[in-house]
Amino acid sequence: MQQLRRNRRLRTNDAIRSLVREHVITPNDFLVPLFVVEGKGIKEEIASMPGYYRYSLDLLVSEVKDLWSLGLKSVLLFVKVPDDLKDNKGTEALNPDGLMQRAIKTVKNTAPEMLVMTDVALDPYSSYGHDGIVEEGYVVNDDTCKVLAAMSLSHAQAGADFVAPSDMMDGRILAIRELLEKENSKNTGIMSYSAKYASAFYGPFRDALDSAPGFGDKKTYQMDFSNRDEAIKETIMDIDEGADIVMVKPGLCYLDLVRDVRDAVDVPVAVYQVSGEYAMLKAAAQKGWLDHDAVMLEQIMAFKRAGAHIIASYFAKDVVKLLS
Ligand SMILES: NCC(=O)CCC(=O)O
Ligand SMILES: [Mg+2]
Repeated sequence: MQQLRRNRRLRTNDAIRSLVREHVITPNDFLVPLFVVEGKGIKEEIASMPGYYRYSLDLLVSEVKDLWSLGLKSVLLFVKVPDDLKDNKGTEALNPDGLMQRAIKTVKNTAPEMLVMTDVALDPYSSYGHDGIVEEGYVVNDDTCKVLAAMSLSHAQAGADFVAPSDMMDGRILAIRELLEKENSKNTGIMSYSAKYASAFYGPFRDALDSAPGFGDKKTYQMDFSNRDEAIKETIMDIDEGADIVMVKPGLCYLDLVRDVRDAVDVPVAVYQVSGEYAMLKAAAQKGWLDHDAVMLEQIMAFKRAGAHIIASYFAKDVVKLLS
């Protein structure tokens, strides 16, 4: 039989490949995680995340300006809390003049149109390094949700556009949504880490914030990585409780879930390419074993192809610079 269809005709040169390309990466795809510390004049590299830094508020200003000038319009804030301010209940998280609350204002004062999302969980504030209140070695659910709701309100009042609860307590989205509605923060959105797995890929992040669990692990609240259907259940429950955006985390090893969730829901889907994923590529590239930029773009495209609307990534700036 004579061959009538030849797929390679659509790959002949760059122009035709560009014309038929199904997905493109733009600055609008990205949510940029930012790590903030107390102090002045601090821009310190995170040992296990080469090329990624913690900023004191004064230097956060220039980083935010830089992001804005690159067309990166959304940030996700994390704070590194001094040890002497940590306790079991995350009391410091509610301080209206705490580091997170000041960081929100700093970003808004620097780039008023920048979308500010904030991490909501107790681990950076917890003397146990857990995402909730610990009682008899167990992270208790309902009392933790109350603190998470109060913390979310505090972020909203400081000017956050979205809160991003990353703790995986049951019912926290409802607790947060109800309090925000009641306290006149109806337009503050919630991006829920709805399918967050207990993952060893978070290692470098815990170095960045000095937030590793002081005992045990997070398997009683984060999901078991053997499970797939459960991601849909978790995600739909969060949407029913009021989540505006849902998330799958980590990223690359969980692309099946990104596609499952994308097909199952009608809200935007985010994916988080986590610290361990970043560290792996940086390390391999430093060794000369992988082409950093090429692999980076291939990975980011994989998230888009899998169906993510939003990509939280430590590579955001690198990608946008490379494409511009
Ligand atoms: N809530 C944030 C994390 O748990 C970790 C993120 C990372 O490893 O990049
Ligand atoms: Mg849940």
